[in-house]
Amino acid sequence: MILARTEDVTRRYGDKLALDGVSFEVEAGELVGLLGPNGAGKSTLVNLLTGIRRPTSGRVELLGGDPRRPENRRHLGVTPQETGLPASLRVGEVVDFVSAHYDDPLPKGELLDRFGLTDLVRRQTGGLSGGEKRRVAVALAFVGRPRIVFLDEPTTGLDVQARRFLWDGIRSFSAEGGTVVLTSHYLEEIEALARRVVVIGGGRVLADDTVDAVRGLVAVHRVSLTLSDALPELAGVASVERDGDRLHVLTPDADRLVRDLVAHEVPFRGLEVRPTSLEEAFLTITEDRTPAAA
Ligand SMILES: Nc1ncnc2c1ncn2[C@@H]1O[C@H](COP(=O)(O)OP(=O)(O)OP(=O)(O)O)[C@@H](O)[C@H]1O
Repeated sequence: MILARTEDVTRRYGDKLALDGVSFEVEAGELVGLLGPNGAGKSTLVNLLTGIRRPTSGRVELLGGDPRRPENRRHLGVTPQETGLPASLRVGEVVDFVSAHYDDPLPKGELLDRFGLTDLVRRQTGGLSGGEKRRVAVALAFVGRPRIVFLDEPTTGLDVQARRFLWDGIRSFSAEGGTVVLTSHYLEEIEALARRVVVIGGGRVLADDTVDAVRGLVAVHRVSLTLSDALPELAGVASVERDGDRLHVLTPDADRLVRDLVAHEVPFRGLEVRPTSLEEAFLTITEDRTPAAA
């Protein structure tokens, strides 16, 4: 069952084309990571799907209808990129206030426990650290037992322990069948949480697959070697970076490159080959979509 979708959606801000023909679907029970550099269009996509903004063209559907209509938003939870909490209210009071908007809210104790916030219940939100505020803001998205939750960069600014608390809360929601769409700059976060990654760049969907497949899509290896001479022209070199005598070569076929280095009697030392990280895969997809010459 599809809980959210866009069909050939475009969104302009004046001359700026923030989304360019995006078609995207989220099935019930999925945990989807939206990955992309600054300005890629991730927040715009989330804002369209949660009814905060309208598309310039194309169709957006949330829980079977227009996300701007209240009845379609009843089972939606959202934490936007920037949130404000009323400074003089205590954490427990904010949870009570938000809970009052729902027919069957999660019990306060359960919510606080799930997101590691029990110790903060009597603290005024104005006195919380930035990370603590963020955790409260994310937890509030879950108060109304939503069917689908959108979290825009949920763990920005959080330390490792706070991030783990949030991850645990998101995972337990997902394990119970909840649907989550999150954007993140933390590649480890997408890897830790999501099965599916949608890579967005320049307002378009560049890849939509599993984390492994996205990595395999570019399959870039970094071959590092020490060489004072220039590197001869070799096939399958995507890029070369020189740092003094040390060369770092990105290639889709490391085995072939190493064989070619030996066949050309290149006098290298200190050879190192390592697989690409998701970050490198992501940069390769977003910055240069043309495959390296074979
Ligand atoms: N209200 C707005 N007015 C004008 N331009 C906007 C507005 N909102 C977004 N944009 C532009 O649209 C593009 C996409 O922005 P968006 O915030 O969706 O990207 P993003 O992927 O979420 O980036 P980030 O990771 O930095 O949050 C950017 O070029 C941005 O400057």
